[in-house]
Amino acid sequence: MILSDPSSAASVHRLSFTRFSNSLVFLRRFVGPLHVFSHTAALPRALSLHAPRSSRFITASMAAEPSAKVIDGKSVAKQIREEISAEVTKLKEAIGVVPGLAVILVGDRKDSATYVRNKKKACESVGIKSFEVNLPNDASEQEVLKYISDFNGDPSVHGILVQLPLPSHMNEQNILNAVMIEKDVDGFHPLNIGRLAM
Ligand SMILES: Nc1nc2c(c(=O)[nH]1)N[C@@H](CN(C=O)c1ccc(C(=O)N[C@@H](CCC(=O)O)C(=O)O)cc1)CN2
Repeated sequence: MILSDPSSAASVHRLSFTRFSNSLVFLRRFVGPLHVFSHTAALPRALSLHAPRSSRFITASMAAEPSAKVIDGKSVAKQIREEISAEVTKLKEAIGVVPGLAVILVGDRKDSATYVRNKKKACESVGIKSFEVNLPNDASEQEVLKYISDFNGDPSVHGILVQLPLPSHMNEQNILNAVMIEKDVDGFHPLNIGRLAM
């Protein structure tokens, strides 16, 4: 995601959109404690004695860890929310830009509506502006593409998210390809998927 100061072409600030979108996903996904287990006790002896240097390193570092660690997801989510909130405030103060996320929802699936509502709430809680478009199930692909094109050209929109699944008469790939790669918060554009794989 690139955020630029409209009053100064020279000052361009970058906010990692991957971090931004991952953080929103994080906020959604951390609904309870997550248990992470390491398996130090189960490691074969050969691994630490005869394995290559990299494997021995893993064995040594795991040995120093407790055998189980409980991650408090709610507290991690709170911390991420606070960090994003602070970044948003800094951005506003430094260049007067408020990050904006546009969400397009097609159809009336209850689960999708809930996810979109939660995304909006997550944005509000950290000071990100959200724009929402709700289209009926029988909307055309062209209509969706038109909204994407408008959001692509709207400087107050820095991220675009098309809630999936789309109705079966739409070509999902065409629609995901239409989102500008710089505004593709989900990272579903083939170029962004490729970047992630590199
Ligand atoms: N544009 C997008 N559409 C969809 C996405 C997406 O990431 N971007 N993902 C899903 C729907 N979704 C969010 O929109 C979503 C689905 C599931 C979860 C999740 O946290 N699942 C947990 C279980 C949580 C629970 O049981 O309450 C899990 O997998 O462990 C988060 C987000 C499809 N559409």
